[in-house]
Amino acid sequence: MSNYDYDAVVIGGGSAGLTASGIAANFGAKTMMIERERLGGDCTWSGCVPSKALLKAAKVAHQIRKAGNYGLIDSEPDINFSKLIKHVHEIRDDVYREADAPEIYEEMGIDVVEGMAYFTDNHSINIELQSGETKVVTSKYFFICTGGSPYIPPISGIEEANYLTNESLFEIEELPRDLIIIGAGPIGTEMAQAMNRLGSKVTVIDMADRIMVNDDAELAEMLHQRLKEEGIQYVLEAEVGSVRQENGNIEVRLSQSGEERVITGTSLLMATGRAPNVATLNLEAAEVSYSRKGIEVNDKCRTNKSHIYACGDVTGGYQFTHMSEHTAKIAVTNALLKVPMKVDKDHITWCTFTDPELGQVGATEKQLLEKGEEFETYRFPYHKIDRAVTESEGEGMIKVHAKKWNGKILGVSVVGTNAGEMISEYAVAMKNSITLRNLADTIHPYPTYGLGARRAADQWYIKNQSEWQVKLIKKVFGYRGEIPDFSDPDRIV
Ligand SMILES: Cc1cc2nc3c(=O)[nH]c(=O)nc-3n(C[C@H](O)[C@H](O)[C@H](O)COP(=O)(O)OP(=O)(O)OC[C@H]3O[C@@H](n4cnc5c(N)ncnc54)[C@H](O)[C@@H]3O)c2cc1C
Ligand SMILES: NC(=O)c1ccc[n+]([C@@H]2O[C@H](COP(=O)([O-])OP(=O)(O)OC[C@H]3O[C@@H](n4cnc5c(N)ncnc54)[C@H](O)[C@@H]3O)[C@@H](O)[C@H]2O)c1
Repeated sequence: MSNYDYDAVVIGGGSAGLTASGIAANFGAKTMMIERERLGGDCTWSGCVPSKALLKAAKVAHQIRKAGNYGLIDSEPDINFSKLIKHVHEIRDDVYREADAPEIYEEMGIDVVEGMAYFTDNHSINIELQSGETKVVTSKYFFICTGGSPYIPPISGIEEANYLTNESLFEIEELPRDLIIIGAGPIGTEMAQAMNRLGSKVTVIDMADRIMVNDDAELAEMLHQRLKEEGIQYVLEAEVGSVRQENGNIEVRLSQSGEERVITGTSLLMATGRAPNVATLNLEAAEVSYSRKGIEVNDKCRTNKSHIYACGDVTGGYQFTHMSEHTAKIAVTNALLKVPMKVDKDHITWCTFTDPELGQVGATEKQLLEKGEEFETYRFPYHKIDRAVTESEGEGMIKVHAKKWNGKILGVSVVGTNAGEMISEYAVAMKNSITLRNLADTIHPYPTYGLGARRAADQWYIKNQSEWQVKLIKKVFGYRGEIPDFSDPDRIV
């Protein structure tokens, strides 16, 4: 029997903390979860949920404007922004009630505490309760799930400017007229499209030479072109020098290809990455190692202290809700069951929920080339997927990287409608060693976007077919047809 108050104490009640607590309690561990604000964390309150609700409204507005694409009449949507924000808040509340509310976790036997936790030694924490009191708690294991906050680069004048981040964007009542976004990563790109479609004039600035730098360059460029066509202005390879706010206007001074430029707007959204929430934890008292990027963990999510684990955004790395859940499962299973599970680095997935969506599973083409891996790329365009054609969503591309000889899938990138769902099929396939041959032989319902995955897999068969094989078949069976033209390596059948 342990002398500690708890078997497992989870600090932070976002995606990682909720998962870690639920699994720990399910394993029979006496568990406490501590949250300083509201259970649900970034995902529910200032991340995935509000951003996806806003993107959906923006997509509907766009479709109304472009109704002619579907045989209807184009018209201008009537947008009441403060009503829309209220709707976004209602959706957040729904998600909170259904998945995050304390009662759900208390029913599982978890002690849920509202307060700010920090270490006093490596088995003890203090919790500053809302009442002002301090509670002392000891535990055999700790799971640090404190997430991250917006990272604001040290740009001259930024601290005096009234800029927005993901923490304030979903609380504004009025649509920004001219929105400047610094950062063309997932947050900057999703929010640029949402706000532009809702009526803001949007300019996106990034120091990189392209948008969505972690995604496939060709597919990210397809998305970039689409966003430009929709009216979003991009200023790339820009070195931001200073920000100044005056009389309700924001000025961003930057240099681009040696030329000084000033971009003006009415609001500024900073989407320049994330910083780990470590400052309040007093990690020194627990002697837990961390860096600027986050708490250092091994592939079992263990810190340098064998009984202290960290999961989710606080560890840096892949900052997605599903990765927070995955790493929480790895941490708790290792700690409480001693089952040596590792983070599944070969099958990381993500999707940016722009229209079209941009998704990834496993290795990108660039990563495979850097590794010197031998592979073939099998492509299939959306305009050959009948479902996409019937829905006027024919812009898109599937790129599957696989071994030529056995069809083993190494990575998949998709840009197009429902890319996130397509990626999920590939994730199951890759995780379970399902090859392109298996996918091509699997009956997919017609007409679905998923059928595009089968047709992309068909390309593996086709690319493995050669002239001599057809000649042999013709000879053996006495067939009289023509030999297909194999001269074009990119032919799609
Ligand atoms: C705009 C936006 C859109 C996003 N969209 C997506 C998406 O579509 N899909 C996707 O997969 N991911 C998305 N993400 C990323 C996703 O939201 C995060 O990866 C995920 O929420 C991280 O979960 P977490 O539990 O690690 O951290 P968090 O959700 O940040 O939770 C950490 C919790 O710990 C609490 N805490 C911190 N310090 C203490 C302390 N000392 N004591 C007690 N409590 C403490 C915090 O209050 C917080 O509630 C998005 C992020 C943003 C910003
Ligand atoms: N759909 C999704 O899954 C989704 C959506 C939104 C956010 N997220 C998560 O949230 C995390 C944070 O997103 P993000 O977009 O803020 O971060 P990011 O790190 O992915 O992108 C930040 C961008 O800002 C640019 N930048 C940084 N400093 C700059 C400067 N001083 N001047 C000009 N440009 C600068 C970078 O070049 C980069 O392109 C992501 O890593 C992602 O994991 C996920």
